[in-house]
Amino acid sequence: MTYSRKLRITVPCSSANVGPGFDALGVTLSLYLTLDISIFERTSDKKNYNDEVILTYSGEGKDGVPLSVEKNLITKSALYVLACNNIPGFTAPMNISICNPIPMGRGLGSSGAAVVAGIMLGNASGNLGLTKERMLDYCLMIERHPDNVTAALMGGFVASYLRELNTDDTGTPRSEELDEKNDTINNFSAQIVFNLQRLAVLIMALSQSPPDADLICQAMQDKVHQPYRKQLIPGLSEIITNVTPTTHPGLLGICLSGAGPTILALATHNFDSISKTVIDMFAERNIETVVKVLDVVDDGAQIVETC
Ligand SMILES: Nc1ncnc2c1ncn2[C@@H]1O[C@H](COP(=O)(O)OP(=O)(O)OP(=O)(O)O)[C@@H](O)[C@H]1O
Ligand SMILES: N[C@@H](CCO)C(=O)O
Repeated sequence: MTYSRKLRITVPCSSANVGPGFDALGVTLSLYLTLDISIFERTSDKKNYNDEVILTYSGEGKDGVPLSVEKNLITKSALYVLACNNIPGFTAPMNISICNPIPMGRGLGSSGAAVVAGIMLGNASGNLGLTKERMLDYCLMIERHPDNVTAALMGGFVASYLRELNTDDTGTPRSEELDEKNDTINNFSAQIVFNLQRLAVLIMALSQSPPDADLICQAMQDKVHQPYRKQLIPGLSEIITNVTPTTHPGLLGICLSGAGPTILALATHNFDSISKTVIDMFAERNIETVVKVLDVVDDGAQIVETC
């Protein structure tokens, strides 16, 4: 078979929430899912070439990730965007070599990166000509948390929200039920307000240069999801309370990365000292840690023709 096109798709990992921005804020980080795609000439006029799309996979999750095109999250996402555009499957035979260094289920957005890679694959192989903004719509219809996919596709620190899919309010409590649940709602409202205020400040503070570490650290506090997840990460509260820009110059703030158990420490310098303190605090609780020092990157996913 002869190649008609060769493509490379790279998609960065990401850290969602960044403290108070539950399901709203994400940051793009420099660890990349890579797809090397060789597209071959069509040999016949088949309805689709799904049975001639060969996946190979290396890296994180290699023993568990399905390699059939209908089951693998990357190719399933590609088939979804093709179907939405009236194309009933892959339009040519291809080899897709996937290299994934992003740990799975660890809060670094592996599934978001896979979805973004799949939508870009569908867009490129089906010649759909979608903009990144339109590709994001498709990603969001697959991964309903917008934070990871938006960061992975767009790059940088990104804020995002989901539009309502419809205005059907079935299931919304009636006003008398609201009264019965008043206490819960008031408590929850206080937590929401706490987060909203910090989120607004955080977005502003992250755009300042040089960064105000104390302001960022304060603004990264959360009451909406971390308190409910701290049992899963022994030592998290102590680390957030005790490892601060005052104790560790260069540190901007610490929070859970996504749903955890990874924790994100934003810092401008002093990486070794910050990570050593955190490693030691986890070691006191008999928890082994893996440290990754990653850059915040401005560019999101890219696709290039390689021949
Ligand atoms: N490169 C990939 N190829 C195929 N499937 C993948 C790939 N990366 C992730 N997945 C799928 O996504 C699942 C992990 O998604 P999950 O939401 O649990 O974790 P995460 O995305 O790594 O974490 P978080 O969303 O908290 O940052 C894997 O079990 C696998 O099914
Ligand atoms: N915002 C999401 C990210 C993980 O998908 C969460 O915290 O669960």
